[in-house]
Amino acid sequence: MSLAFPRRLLSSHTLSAARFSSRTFSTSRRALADQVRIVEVGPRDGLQNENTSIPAETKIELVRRLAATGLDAIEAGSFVHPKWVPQMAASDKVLSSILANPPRSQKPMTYQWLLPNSKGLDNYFKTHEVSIFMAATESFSKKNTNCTIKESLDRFAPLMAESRKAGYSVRAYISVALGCPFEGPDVDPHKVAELAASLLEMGADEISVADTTGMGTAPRTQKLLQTLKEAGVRSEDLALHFHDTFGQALINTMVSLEHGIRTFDSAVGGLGGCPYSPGATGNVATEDLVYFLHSLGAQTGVDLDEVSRIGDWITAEIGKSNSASAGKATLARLKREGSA
Ligand SMILES: CC(C)(COP(=O)([O-])OP(=O)([O-])OC[C@H]1O[C@@H](n2cnc3c(N)ncnc32)[C@H](O)[C@@H]1OP(=O)([O-])[O-])[C@@H](O)C(=O)NCCC(=O)NCCSC(=O)C[C@@](C)(O)CC(=O)[O-]
Repeated sequence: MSLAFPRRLLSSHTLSAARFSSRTFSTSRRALADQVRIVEVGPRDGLQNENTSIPAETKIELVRRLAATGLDAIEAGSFVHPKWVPQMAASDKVLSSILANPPRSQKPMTYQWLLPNSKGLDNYFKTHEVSIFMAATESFSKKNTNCTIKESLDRFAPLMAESRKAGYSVRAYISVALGCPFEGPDVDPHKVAELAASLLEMGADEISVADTTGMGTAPRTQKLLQTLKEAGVRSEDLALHFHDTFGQALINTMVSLEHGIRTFDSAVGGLGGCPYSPGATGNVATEDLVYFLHSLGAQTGVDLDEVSRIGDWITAEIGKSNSASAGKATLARLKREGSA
């Protein structure tokens, strides 16, 4: 596919949204009639960093509402040590509720669960997807999972084998791929590519390349994706996971679309942050991502009005401000129309 995203801008460190021309936009719109898949990570990545305890019922209700919006993949919780991430301690309740009473959805749903090792694997049943996670830097790996990168790969080998034997798909995150809170923005793209290739070789079905800190810029996203391609990692094996800490998530999404990426992670209301990435703010908001993708002519199947209502509801419920610009604008429209 060829989006007319000017390459000379991508190689420039002065790239700014203001330099998109209307010609670029209209050509993009013509070119991008594809289906783009959104993985909603709000119930896990979005909530894991909240200090106040969120009742399991609220998490369950969030998953149920999201499932009815046209999404087909929701990361619903994680099975990690509660001492490390207390907010995810009720993930077993969320899982039980989904299994006992599957949420109403427009499409067959995949629920994803984050696992750091084989310990939580017993919690699974088919139709669910296992997400493993590792880091592109040693410092983040130590802080997040108390092991080196090599130890992390060693841990995942049996987990991956077991998951595959049991018939679960495996998604693998590579965190801090575009900047590390401890080592800075210059994370080696070759390291990310090497890890992606190893994880795919081990049997991962999809690699979610995560800009945990939101430090990613368009030129560095471009370089990373080019490096992954040169290492033989196909765009269809990748998802991109942007945090919007520096407001670059959508421009980095554009760069990724140009590279043929068709799966993106986001969190309703722009919820999020990582407990081991000080200062990192939310994931790119699902509402903003959906609005952006639809504006390019892409199809997501996601109902923008519905996710905007959910973003408003969940942020109020947990006492946070709603950081989804498109969500707030959509709600204002819905209020004017009397259907908010
Ligand atoms: C990996 C460990 C467990 C190692 O933690 P450890 O302390 O090195 O583990 P251990 O193997 O020495 O075991 C210590 C205790 O933990 C227990 N244990 C062992 N495994 C589990 C488990 N799965 N669930 C529950 N408990 C577990 C184990 O049974 C034992 O219990 P004890 O005998 O002391 O009672 C710990 O570091 C941990 O839980 N880390 C999770 C950190 C986390 O969840 N971080 C946030 C994820 S977000 C992220 O990474 C980024 C991402 C994915 O969102 C994308 C992005 O970058 O944006």
